[in-house]
Amino acid sequence: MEKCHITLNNVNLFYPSHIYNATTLKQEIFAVLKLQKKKEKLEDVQALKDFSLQVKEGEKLGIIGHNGAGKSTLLKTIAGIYPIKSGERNVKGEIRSLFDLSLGFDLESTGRENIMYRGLLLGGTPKIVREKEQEIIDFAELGEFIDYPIRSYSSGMLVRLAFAISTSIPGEILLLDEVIAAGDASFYAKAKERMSGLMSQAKILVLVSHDLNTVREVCNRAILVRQGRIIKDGKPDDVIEYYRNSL
Ligand SMILES: Nc1ncnc2c1ncn2[C@@H]1O[C@H](COP(=O)(O)OP(=O)(O)OP(=O)(O)O)[C@@H](O)[C@H]1O
Repeated sequence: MEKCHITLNNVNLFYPSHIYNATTLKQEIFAVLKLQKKKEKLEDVQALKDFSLQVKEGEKLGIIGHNGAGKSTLLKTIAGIYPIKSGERNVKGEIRSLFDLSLGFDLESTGRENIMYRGLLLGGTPKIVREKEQEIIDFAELGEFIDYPIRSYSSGMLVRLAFAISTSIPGEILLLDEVIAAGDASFYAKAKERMSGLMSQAKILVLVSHDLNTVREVCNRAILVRQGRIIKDGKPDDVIEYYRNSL
């Protein structure tokens, strides 16, 4: 059987500027009346430039770099969320993304219904999701609120539910963005423990983090990204030292 891998070859990814270039009626009128300068046209943002990366089974890859370097974009590209303009993306293995945790939640539906929707989206069958349901409710500590529409949840309750669902179905490739700020201190400790379990089970881990110590502890490979390109690839200690020296 083919092993899990992530392959990106010469990937170019742009954020289109037309969203920001649109002018409102108010801006048009103000420009005509010369009360405001006409808006300058913004260029598309190229977030990944001829980006090539291979990640093999057994690798735990840390992605480090400055704000705006392209780290989150890279993670979302691996997840297949963003369409690439050119190049090749080839991923073998079941992906579990632990970012945008509440993506796909329906606010009018109850917690219990959302467990089913999200569970199916994560690749579970109705039977598997039903089997996991109680464990998810217990982990999220939602009690009777599980049968209330999630519109009535506090932000912490929502994060706990999202985290409990997203981590209930294991995946072969685990994509993580930063530390997950999940609920209060006691929940955070529980969440951290669950994360460690998931990370050790995953066949491939890709972790974006500003916490260099976490990268050093968890990863066996690191890349430093700057302006949409890899500028250093190697052992976490070496890449972190290079990054620190370049600050
Ligand atoms: N939705 C978007 N629309 C337009 N440009 C974007 C969008 N998201 C990111 N960008 C741009 O793409 C580039 C890479 O952003 P990205 O979020 O991948 O960086 P990052 O390394 O994850 O940053 P941070 O450490 O601050 O989270 C930046 O120039 C950013 O301004």
